Amino acid sequence: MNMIVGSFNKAKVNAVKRVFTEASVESKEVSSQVSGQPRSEEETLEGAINRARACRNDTSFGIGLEGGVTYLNNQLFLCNWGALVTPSDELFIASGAKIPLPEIIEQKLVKGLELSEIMANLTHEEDIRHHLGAIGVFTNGEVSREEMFVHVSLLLKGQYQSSHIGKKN
Ligand SMILES: O=P(O)(O)OP(=O)(O)OP(=O)(O)OC[C@H]1O[C@@H](n2cnc3c(O)ncnc32)[C@H](O)[C@@H]1O
Ligand SMILES: [Mg+2]
Repeated sequence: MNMIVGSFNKAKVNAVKRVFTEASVESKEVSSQVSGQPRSEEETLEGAINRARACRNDTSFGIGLEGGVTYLNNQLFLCNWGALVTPSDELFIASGAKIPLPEIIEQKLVKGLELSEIMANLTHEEDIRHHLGAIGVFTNGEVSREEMFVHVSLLLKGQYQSSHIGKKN
């Protein structure tokens, strides 16, 4: 089984490697074809699907993981989506954990900054998006960005593995 992840982000690639242990996992720089900072669930999901589709080929599964922000009841949340596309072009999707973001983050996002820049400034750690991420910072390290993407990857793998259920043979 070959897996191609549409990112060189360490949190994403490590998560895929931890879940698809029997697969060869490689990275590819692809365009998400959405904005650098997706601002809705729909846009975040679209980015994940676009990345997965851009990676998939006749012999490899494509996987796309995308982070974004979205409003729910006037509160800004961190949101995440993942997509898996099989060599025969079947699509599986799953969303990740969502937590509310502090108002100070919202104010900076509204000004046009990307969450990665805001988190790097806040923590003085340039590559925070590659490990703890915003979700790790705002959960006291209980759930890192990698851990959250592990969960998304498990949801994708599990759906693929049980996809025969309910289908005619
Ligand atoms: O190289 P890629 O795969 O694009 O990795 P990325 O870190 O840019 O991740 P995304 O494009 O999926 O995320 C969209 C933006 O939101 C930022 N972001 C999303 N979730 C984050 C998190 O948990 N911590 C820090 N930044 C995050 C991210 O750095 C981008 O600026
Ligand atoms: Mg990005």
